[in-house]
Amino acid sequence: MERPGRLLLQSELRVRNAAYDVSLSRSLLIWKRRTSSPVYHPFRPRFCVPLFPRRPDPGVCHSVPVSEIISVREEEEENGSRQRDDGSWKKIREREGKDCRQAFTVLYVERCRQHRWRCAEVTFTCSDEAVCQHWVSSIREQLASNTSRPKHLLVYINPYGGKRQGKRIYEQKVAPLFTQAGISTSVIVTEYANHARDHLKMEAELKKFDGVVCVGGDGMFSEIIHGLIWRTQIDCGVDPNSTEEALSPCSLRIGIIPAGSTDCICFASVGTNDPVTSALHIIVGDSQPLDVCSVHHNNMFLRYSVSLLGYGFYGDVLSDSERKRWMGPARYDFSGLKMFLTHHYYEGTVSYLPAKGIIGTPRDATRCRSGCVICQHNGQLNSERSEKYEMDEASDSESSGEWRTIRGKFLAINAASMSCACPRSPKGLSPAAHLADGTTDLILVRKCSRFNFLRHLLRHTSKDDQFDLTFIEVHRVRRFRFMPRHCQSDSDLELDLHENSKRQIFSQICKDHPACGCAPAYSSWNCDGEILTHTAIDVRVHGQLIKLFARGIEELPVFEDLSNPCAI
Ligand SMILES: Nc1ncnc2c1ncn2[C@@H]1O[C@H](COP(=O)(O)OP(=O)(O)OP(=O)(O)O)[C@@H](O)[C@H]1O
Repeated sequence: MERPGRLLLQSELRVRNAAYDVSLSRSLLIWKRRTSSPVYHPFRPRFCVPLFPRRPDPGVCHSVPVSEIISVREEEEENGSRQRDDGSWKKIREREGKDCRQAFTVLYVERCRQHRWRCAEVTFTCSDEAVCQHWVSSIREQLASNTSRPKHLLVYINPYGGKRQGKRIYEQKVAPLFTQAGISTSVIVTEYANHARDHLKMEAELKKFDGVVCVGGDGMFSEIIHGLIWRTQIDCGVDPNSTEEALSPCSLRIGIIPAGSTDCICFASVGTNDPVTSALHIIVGDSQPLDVCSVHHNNMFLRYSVSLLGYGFYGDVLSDSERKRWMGPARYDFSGLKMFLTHHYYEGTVSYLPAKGIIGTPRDATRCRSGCVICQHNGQLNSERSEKYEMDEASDSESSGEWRTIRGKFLAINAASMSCACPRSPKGLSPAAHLADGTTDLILVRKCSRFNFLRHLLRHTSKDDQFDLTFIEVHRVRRFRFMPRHCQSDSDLELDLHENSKRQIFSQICKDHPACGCAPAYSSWNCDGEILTHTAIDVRVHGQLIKLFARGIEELPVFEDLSNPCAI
């Protein structure tokens, strides 16, 4: 709970003709109705006993953290009718013979349902011009002293993302808020795929900006991070292709204005896909670090991933749905059902480097939320629990040094660097995964019956633990490699021959002929919604490589008013 701290200003002002004691400290703006200004409640029964006596009447006392004030605007109030000055400073002159009063409006963040934020406003009036101006300048001073707020932003809009509403969403919902908050912008409407990535890599004058804004879906966000990470490495003299070098973290934060058909990264970091909420998180200067996985094949860089890397089921669903783009968003349901019925499994070897000395496991009941302690420490907290988890690690894995190896037949191999929650799957693929703990959750779904796979899939939407099934393994890892069976060396293949020699030979020959009943030899990787061109990959997690204008999903308070200092 925020404490008011030392008072900077205190005055008696009026809000809608009622007198309020208004105070400003470095952390809070509080307005509290004077007891001598009662509000008439015609329908409140006299014998009504409040259930929660400490809960204040929301009409009596309000408080707003200074960090959540969007802007302050000077108004002119003339006999009750107000005129706006469109956010710009305008000297208010006394008018002869008229009852002129001074007024100013504070715009601030108001929380609505389901993690949505709205821009609310309150207008204070007073008869003294000097007092009014003192209030306006004091609030502006406090806002200006907040160095985490962006002043200049570079905005990329994908006009073709989602329902092709990116430009309209930005112009109607976001740009007016940026103007009110005094943020200047350089806007680029992309003209072709990878326009934003290449502009960031080569042309953008990044020193002029405090952040980059992406208006689009997950594909557009992926373009932005590829451009920004690449550029940062080049500027810092790091080889972005290296599999071993530590990458330099990007200093510019990225804001996501959701305008795509899939906006999972926005949902996972803010809790909702709402352009206004995202714009307000940018304005107040929120910062949420995010882990990034680099994906290499034979020491060659392929892509970065921040959410899901999926081989088998999720790779097949994406490949199939790409061929059915004409179906619109329904293609994901269609391909999902088709791939579930097809029930392909794939053989290969997974090796991984378990995350050691961390607190938290993929099967925790706690969730990564705003101010997550685990992420604040980059996952580096030792505890008895994490040691116990390390001892419980999979029994049938071979370990060589730090690396562990698992060979088998898998319906799906998923690496979730965040929960991957979305409106369709509110728990996500790995509900306890963290945004910024330097790890990814490696989920192995071994070959099982269709019925069992369905049980696993259904658990993504139910309360049950989706990993509490015998054919599922989950490991929190810092790095992993996958080698499909058809790419394994001769000696590796010989080792496996005694298991299923005949069937394997047929699967090589018949991979395009499902009628023969054998599974295809390989699937493809779904990397944050893009198909990777290679199946044998080496994945490394880079802890907190980028930062978003977000704060993680906020925990909803049980009684919101208790967070109000006026209640105590
Ligand atoms: N001007 C443009 N013309 C064509 N493609 C573009 C343009 N700008 C960006 N793109 C590409 O469009 C792809 C999809 O964009 P975005 O993620 O914003 O929308 P989406 O509807 O969520 O996409 P998807 O359906 O693929 O998830 C991105 O991969 C991006 O590279």
